[in-house]
Amino acid sequence: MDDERRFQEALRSVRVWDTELPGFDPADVPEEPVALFHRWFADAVAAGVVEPSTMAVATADADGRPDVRTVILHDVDARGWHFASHAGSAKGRQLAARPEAALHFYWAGQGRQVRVRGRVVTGTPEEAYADLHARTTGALASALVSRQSEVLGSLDELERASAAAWERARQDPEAPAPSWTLYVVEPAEVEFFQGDQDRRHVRLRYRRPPQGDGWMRELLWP
Ligand SMILES: Cc1cc2nc3c(=O)[nH]c(=O)nc-3n(C[C@H](O)[C@H](O)[C@H](O)COP(=O)(O)O)c2cc1C
Repeated sequence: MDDERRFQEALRSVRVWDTELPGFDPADVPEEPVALFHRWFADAVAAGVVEPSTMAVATADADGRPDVRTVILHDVDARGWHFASHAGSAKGRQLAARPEAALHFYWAGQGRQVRVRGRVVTGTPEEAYADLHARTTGALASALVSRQSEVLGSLDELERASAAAWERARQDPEAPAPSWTLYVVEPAEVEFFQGDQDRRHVRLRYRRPPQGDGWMRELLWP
């Protein structure tokens, strides 16, 4: 069997939604999406979903070409969904030019997907500092290696820079990482998708109304 056939067989052997999944009653939801996200996140943690705080962040470059990568969710509050990264990275430069993003979570064991779209605002340097220094030594060491998305000459170069950053993070836990930036996605739309074995997936979208405050809720065809 050639490699491509083996790949196709492996692909077809994989099943999606072929397990018992939680129910979702869209009539029994809070009026705004943050509370529902908190509820679903607690469910994901309780169900043992692996790394439920990882999410995809999609941005667009100056030519409108999409880009996407995984980052760690740092908070979700009334302002929105928080994550952190280097201002000089590809995403940082894209967000500086075009401060809009889409976020994506998929919690496989539960057949749940959450999508968020909105404007991105940058936290203050003090907020970024506090956020970083509430995290692990590894997070600080990683933030201190500040050349994210630049071309790397060799793995030796990374080894040296990383060792120096770990050393500094251990010696000086208060060390600043000036390019490390907190981003907050202010939600304009948030969609909750509950997968279903019979493919009667339930999709509930919260949307800011064109005028006024609050949220509209609407079901979407799967
Ligand atoms: C599980 C996981 C978590 C990650 N978390 C972050 C993060 O919180 N912040 C970050 O800047 N990059 C994080 N990364 C690395 C990004 O995916 C990406 O490689 C990096 O940010 C450069 O992206 P860019 O070139 O689009 O700016 C993470 C990667 C993975 C796989």
